[in-house]
Amino acid sequence: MLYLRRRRLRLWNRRRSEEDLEEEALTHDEPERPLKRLRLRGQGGQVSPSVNACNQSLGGSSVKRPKVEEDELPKTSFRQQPREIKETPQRSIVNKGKQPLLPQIEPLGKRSMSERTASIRIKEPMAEPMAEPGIASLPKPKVPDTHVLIKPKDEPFTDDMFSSDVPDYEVPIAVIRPDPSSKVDSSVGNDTVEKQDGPEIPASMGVGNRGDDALALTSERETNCTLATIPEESPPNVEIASSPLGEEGPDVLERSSAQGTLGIGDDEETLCMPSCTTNGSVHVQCPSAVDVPLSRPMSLSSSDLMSIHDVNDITKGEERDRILWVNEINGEHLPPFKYIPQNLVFQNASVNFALSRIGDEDCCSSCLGDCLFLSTPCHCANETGGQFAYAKEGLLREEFLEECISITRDSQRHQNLYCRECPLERVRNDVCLEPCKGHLRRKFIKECWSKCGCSKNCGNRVVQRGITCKLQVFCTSEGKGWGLRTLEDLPKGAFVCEYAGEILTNTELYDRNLENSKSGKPTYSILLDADWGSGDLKNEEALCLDATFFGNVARFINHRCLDANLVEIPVKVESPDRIYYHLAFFTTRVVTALEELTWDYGINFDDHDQPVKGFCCRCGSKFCRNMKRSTRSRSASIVR
Ligand SMILES: C[S@@+](CC[C@H](N)C(=O)[O-])C[C@H]1O[C@@H](n2cnc3c(N)ncnc32)[C@H](O)[C@@H]1O
Repeated sequence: MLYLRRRRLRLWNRRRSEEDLEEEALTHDEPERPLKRLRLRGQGGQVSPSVNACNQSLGGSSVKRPKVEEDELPKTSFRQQPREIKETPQRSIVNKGKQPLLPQIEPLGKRSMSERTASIRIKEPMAEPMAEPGIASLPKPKVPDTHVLIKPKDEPFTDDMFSSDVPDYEVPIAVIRPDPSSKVDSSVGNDTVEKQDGPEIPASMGVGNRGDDALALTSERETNCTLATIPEESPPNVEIASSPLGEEGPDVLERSSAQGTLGIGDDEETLCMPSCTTNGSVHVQCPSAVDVPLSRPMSLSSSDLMSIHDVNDITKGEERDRILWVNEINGEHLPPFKYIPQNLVFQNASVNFALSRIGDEDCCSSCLGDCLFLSTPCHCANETGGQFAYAKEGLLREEFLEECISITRDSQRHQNLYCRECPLERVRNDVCLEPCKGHLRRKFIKECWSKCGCSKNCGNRVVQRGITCKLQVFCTSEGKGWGLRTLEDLPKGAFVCEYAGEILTNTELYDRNLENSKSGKPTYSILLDADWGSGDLKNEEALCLDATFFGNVARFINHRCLDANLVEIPVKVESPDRIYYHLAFFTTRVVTALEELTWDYGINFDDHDQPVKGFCCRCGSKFCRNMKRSTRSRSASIVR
């Protein structure tokens, strides 16, 4: 009995140890290897502890899992992968993440002026290989640990992940080319932190309307990413810069996001924040999306705020006051151009600024202080019939202003100058010249300048002091594209800005426009033809300004037929002749805050014989020439 019992016990023990061994073999060997392998292969560049989850969630749609990997993996490993993911508790993923994913932001304050022309781009940890020099970021804000977003960098990345067993064409997720068949997936898993019920991002917003770089970057991301919403405490984007009224600060941040304010002055840079959710999908957050619930202002120092504002300043610090841009209409960003506060010579234009060219009769070397206080106006007033164009406080004299307005609005009654060989015709056809259509004889202003004895604060120096009123570039609601408006009430006769751009010869502009005319883009060029008919001009003396690539805020001023609130006046500053001059804009009446600023381009909408296509006028004026089709020819007109 005892023997039998012992034998049974021995047999039972043997069976047990055999089973134990089997069990041990199963638990130790089986699942480990395939999962490790997956991590290496399917890294996609950044998957953190949730790497497996990332693979899973993306696997079906867009993740670029190399085929070779699937073939190599034992079948069991693939079967077990989902089980492993399901069993991974969310909390453990969060804890493993160590730090929430956040943009790293550095202040711009210490950058030089030229560096500041670069915009803020939130540094995306995953996108670091794409970082460009000169691109600054904001300081890294604190975010509570409760965030489920995971900073992908915390996954132990090692060089070998990107080498040996990963083929060369395998790149981090941030630079994987989009898979056309992939779909943005925002509904994966229940444990995700993403907001599922937010409004959809219209096609006109976000991705589709950014600068090319940003677009490329974002589409690349979307290959493997879904859109997510930044949790409450996440940092705001640069929309904090201002409200449409140009207000500033955290209050504005709250309001602007609550109102769904779209792009505000973040240049063509797009701020997208990639992240991993608990289900492992990698997300990109784009700031123009209306589903960003920015409820708490980030605490930034005043210098940080200043830096952010600088980014939104289209002048990049070139003007005394910043000029911000806003878009309350759609998600489009301001098209890129280089801001210049003063004209620049492009190539062949003959512009001679030599002081020696300014004779005694062109300046007031013996003046002191403010010329406007002289009992007898100095030489500089000769240009305007012995009276200064400016009254006190820098406003135009009423009489002079009215004359200028009249010349512009009632050009038929005013003298036209006719060239013997009009540069406009000459450039089109050397042999068979059409007669000159005429150029309006305009009133010039002559400002005191460097050779004058008066002070820099002389009242006869207005345009040369630059912009002094608060302006804003905005997206018009009438379909005119971008426009310029004032943020403060302006009195009648106030100087607003001059039209700055590249100084080109008429020939250079003609060639440029021939190329650009096919693009259907807005036109930004004007003729400096106020004196073209008074003598024979050489080719290099027939000058134009083109603000297409280099320009100032005036390039955003839209056209209005006849009753525009700005009038353009030629102003001589450095040069005594009328070949080169500044074209300055003054208000024709009181303009109230938020009114769009407009000027009459002098377009003849019936003249189709022009190098650059005209546009369908949406000025809304009851005098609109485009609607009435009345013919009108005027000089100093914007080149069409
Ligand atoms: C000097 S730009 C003005 C700024 C321009 N809106 C923009 O978005 O950059 C001139 C161009 O603006 C547009 N534009 C200006 N005034 C307009 C108007 N009254 N109606 C329609 N389009 C206008 C035309 O495309 C024109 O070629």
